[in-house]
Amino acid sequence: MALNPVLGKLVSKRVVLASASPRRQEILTNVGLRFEVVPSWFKETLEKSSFAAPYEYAIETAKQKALEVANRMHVKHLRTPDVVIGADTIVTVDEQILEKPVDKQDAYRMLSRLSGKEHSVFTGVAIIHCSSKGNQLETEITDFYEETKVKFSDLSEELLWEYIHSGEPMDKAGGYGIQALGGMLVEYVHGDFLNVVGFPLNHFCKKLAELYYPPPKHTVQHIKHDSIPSVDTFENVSDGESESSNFTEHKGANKLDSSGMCPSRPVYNCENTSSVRTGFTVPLGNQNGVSESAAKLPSKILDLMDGFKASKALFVASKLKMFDYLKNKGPLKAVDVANEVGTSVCGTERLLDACVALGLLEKTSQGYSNTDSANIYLTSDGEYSLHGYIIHSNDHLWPLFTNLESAVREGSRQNHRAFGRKAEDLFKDYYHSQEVKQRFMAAMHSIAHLTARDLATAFDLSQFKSTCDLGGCTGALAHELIQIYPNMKVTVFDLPEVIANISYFQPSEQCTAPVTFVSGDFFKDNLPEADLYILSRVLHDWPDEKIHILLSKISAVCKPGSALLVAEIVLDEQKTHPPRAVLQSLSMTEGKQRSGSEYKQLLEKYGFTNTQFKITGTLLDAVLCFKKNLSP
Ligand SMILES: Cc1cn([C@@H]2O[C@H](COP(=O)(O)OP(=O)(O)OP(=O)(O)O)[C@@H](O)[C@H]2O)c(=O)[nH]c1=O
Repeated sequence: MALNPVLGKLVSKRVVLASASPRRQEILTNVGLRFEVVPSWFKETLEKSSFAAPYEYAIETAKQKALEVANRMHVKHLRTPDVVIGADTIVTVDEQILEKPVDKQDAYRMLSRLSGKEHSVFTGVAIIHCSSKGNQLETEITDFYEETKVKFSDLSEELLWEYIHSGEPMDKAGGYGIQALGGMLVEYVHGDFLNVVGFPLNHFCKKLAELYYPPPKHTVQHIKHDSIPSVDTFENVSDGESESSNFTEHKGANKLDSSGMCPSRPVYNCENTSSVRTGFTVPLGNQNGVSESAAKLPSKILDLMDGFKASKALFVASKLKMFDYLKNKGPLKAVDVANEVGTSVCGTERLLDACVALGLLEKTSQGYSNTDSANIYLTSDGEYSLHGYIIHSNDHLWPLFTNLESAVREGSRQNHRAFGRKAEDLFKDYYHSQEVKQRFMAAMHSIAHLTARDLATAFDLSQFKSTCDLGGCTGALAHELIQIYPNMKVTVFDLPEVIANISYFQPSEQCTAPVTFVSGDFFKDNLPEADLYILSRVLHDWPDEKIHILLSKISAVCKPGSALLVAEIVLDEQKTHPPRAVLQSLSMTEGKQRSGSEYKQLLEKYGFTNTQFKITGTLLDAVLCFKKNLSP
């Protein structure tokens, strides 16, 4: 596969994405790139009128974002990243540059401008190779941009406001997200779709191919541009390819001043540079002196072979709360961490180094410190802490998966082997042990909090005045719904043991109407009245008989026109993707993962029609269906 050699060049490098955009992170993660995320602090305030063309503005902003991060990391950690990637997406219409709306009125202004017209989306990208000479940061900058044309249908006022109230426009250039609800506004797209979403992946890979596989000069044939058929793939990375017409590049060593800004703006060359097409083969050995055969290693298989070691290193560092100590007291030397945690110095040092290798920590002469991602996701009080789920994975899933071979041989859950007790007995622990209960709740809360926004905005739910989240646990999704739909009344219905323990998980600032918590058993008790019921991560856990009881009850209380929102990972029709869901099945619970058509069929059986899917590609997908009107 030709992609591997291109991205494989980055495997051994410390790559940093200087962007807070979750879309960019996802696009790059999806192709297997390993990187750290360090959002840029560069304020997008360059004077637009000083740029001859909008793409120059996007490129310059992308570059300043990346340079700011490169400089900050260099100064702060005395450990310089190898490659920093920055990007900036803008929308242009009627010679105006639109960035992210500042408020709903601004979003309205932007979207009404785009209504019924074609506009351009430009993403400027900067790839900065960094090195440290003495104490100075040296950079080599490659930048380019991509343009995609998008046409919107005529948007009615009502549609426009409905869309704005969905909350989707606010963090997106031009006030829309083509990958989600905003896709409904679009009549056509000419060009790279991912460029609109925030990152021109195809052009990026071509650029890497150019950088890492430059054609040897003696084999390059210079051919006049208009005689070359356009090359749309980077299949043969050894091919020097035609420059795309919108490529501008500025390469050269730049020294940064203390503000992290480049002393002078580059000269942009907007003309097509000479295009080359060659027939040479990949030379052995490259600039880094690494043999080309390394690129041919089955890196995916090697990663899988080592995957369990990486998981366990993460689990143990989390269990020992190393990320918490480092957040509060870092940078710390291994000996200090060992003293804090009560572990051996040599073992601690090895674990900390492993975490650095995995990109979870940073190591400088002052000691170890958390990456930004570790602060957000791995500390127990991080904004989107996954600590609870990691501990659950270590304490509960790991022992189960250790017995996978027996599970496959016997086709059954392995609780007796893993924990010395049957699943039913373990479930009883849940009622009796405060620790087990809280660990499980923390795990559920981690995932619910992380996915809440995507779920709450997967569909426009503003038509529903009252919502009941069945098995909604700590109320993480409920709180997000109230934020996005301030007029919605939200009730969480869960077992009394759960409701008794929710206080720890409530947000500190309650700026909107409170969520109502009602205790009960959704298999036995009456369900609260609502226009919208939610079942998030419930159905995959239960056997068909239990699902029958639950869906029959929901169907009975749902009035025609009311709806049910199911949040699960939806399998493809072959039931082999996404891997996360397929792997989850291996824990052999009595429930199962389902494909889209299986969910549709199941829901129809209980009177729910008009089923709509939102495949988010993230942790949870959303399925919305409506209770059928009674026949006249
Ligand atoms: C048109 C469009 C844009 N976006 C998002 O708009 C943000 C642009 O803003 P930015 O300033 O380039 O990036 P940012 O989000 O502020 O992040 P950062 O790189 O840290 O400045 C990026 O998120 C993009 O995905 C979508 O998700 N979908 C779309 O259809």
